[in-house]
Amino acid sequence: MRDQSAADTVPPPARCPFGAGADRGGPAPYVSYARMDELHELARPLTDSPCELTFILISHVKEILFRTIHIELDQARTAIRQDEISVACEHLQRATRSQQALLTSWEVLSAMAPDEFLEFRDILGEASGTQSFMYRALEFTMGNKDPDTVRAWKAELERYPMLRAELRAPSVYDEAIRYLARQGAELPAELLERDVTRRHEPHPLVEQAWLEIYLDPAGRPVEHRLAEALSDVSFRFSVWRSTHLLVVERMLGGKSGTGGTTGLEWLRTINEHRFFPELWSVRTLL
Ligand code: HEM
Ligand SMILES: N[C@@H](CC(=O)c1ccccc1NC=O)C(=O)O
Repeated sequence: MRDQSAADTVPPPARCPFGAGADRGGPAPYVSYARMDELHELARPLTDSPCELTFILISHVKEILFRTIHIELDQARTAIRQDEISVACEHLQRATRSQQALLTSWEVLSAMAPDEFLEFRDILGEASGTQSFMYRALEFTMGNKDPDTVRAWKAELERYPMLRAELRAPSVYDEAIRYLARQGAELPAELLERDVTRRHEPHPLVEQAWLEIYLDPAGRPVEHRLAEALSDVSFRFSVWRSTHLLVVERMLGGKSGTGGTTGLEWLRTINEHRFFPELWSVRTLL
């Protein structure tokens, strides 16, 4: 008997995968499961500009990533509430991965020349990213419940129950602060039982609680890990905003926005906001 050669162990060639679904009499399972044909139907440019199609597609990509970030932040918040900080950090890290993908997606739009954008900008009318309810939900989850914005969204809150629920829920940061209190941080009831439909205002005792953790990272490894995982999410959010600002400057210069703002000037103000503010200010004290 001859030795078994390597050739004998090679499996037969697989069926060519490229025609999958061709003889099924319907869409391939990949297409029907995630309704890919409907997904592609959604992008319907109003002009012949190929750049408009790209603009719509990238806008869709960003919306979807807002949602995956929201899913992870929501789970992180639940885990913090249950004192499962290791699980919370895993979700925060996954949120960070989606944020990274969101950041990278700017590469596509930033490569569009201003004249190519202006070719179809008129047909956007008053449509603007400010009207994204998924982005707004994300800001609420992170704790930015700016009173002017909440007022402006009053009618839309009726339309989107998910957004309404998010406004009424404690933010990820509210849950982190309550966790710090459960770990022994001296935090007043006015903070722990505050009206969570309002924006969190920076508080010296929250800064003090983070300071104690950063001064003893080896003794407080779990809280330290949470602080850094939250810092990562906040940092990437700010990078997203500043990249958006740069793309807008490159595309529009000083033109006003379709949403009725001054454009660059307004975006610069928005850029100064920080999520989880005491995690930023505590750096000065170290
Ligand atoms: C050529 C590309 C873009 C330009 C020139 C642009 C421009 C602007 C401008 C001028 C504003 C200020 C509000 C206004 O008056 O409209 C704004 C806000 C905003 N944009 Fe964009 N944008 C672009 C792409 C995007 C994309 C792809 C997204 C993601 C889906 C996005 C999301 C937002 C959001 C969420 C806001 C509101 C920010 C906040 O409320 O803090 N933008 N954009
Ligand atoms: N505010 C932008 C337009 C804009 O961002 C936009 C308009 C319609 C659909 C999506 C948009 N942006 C993000 O998805 C502008 O002033 O040109």
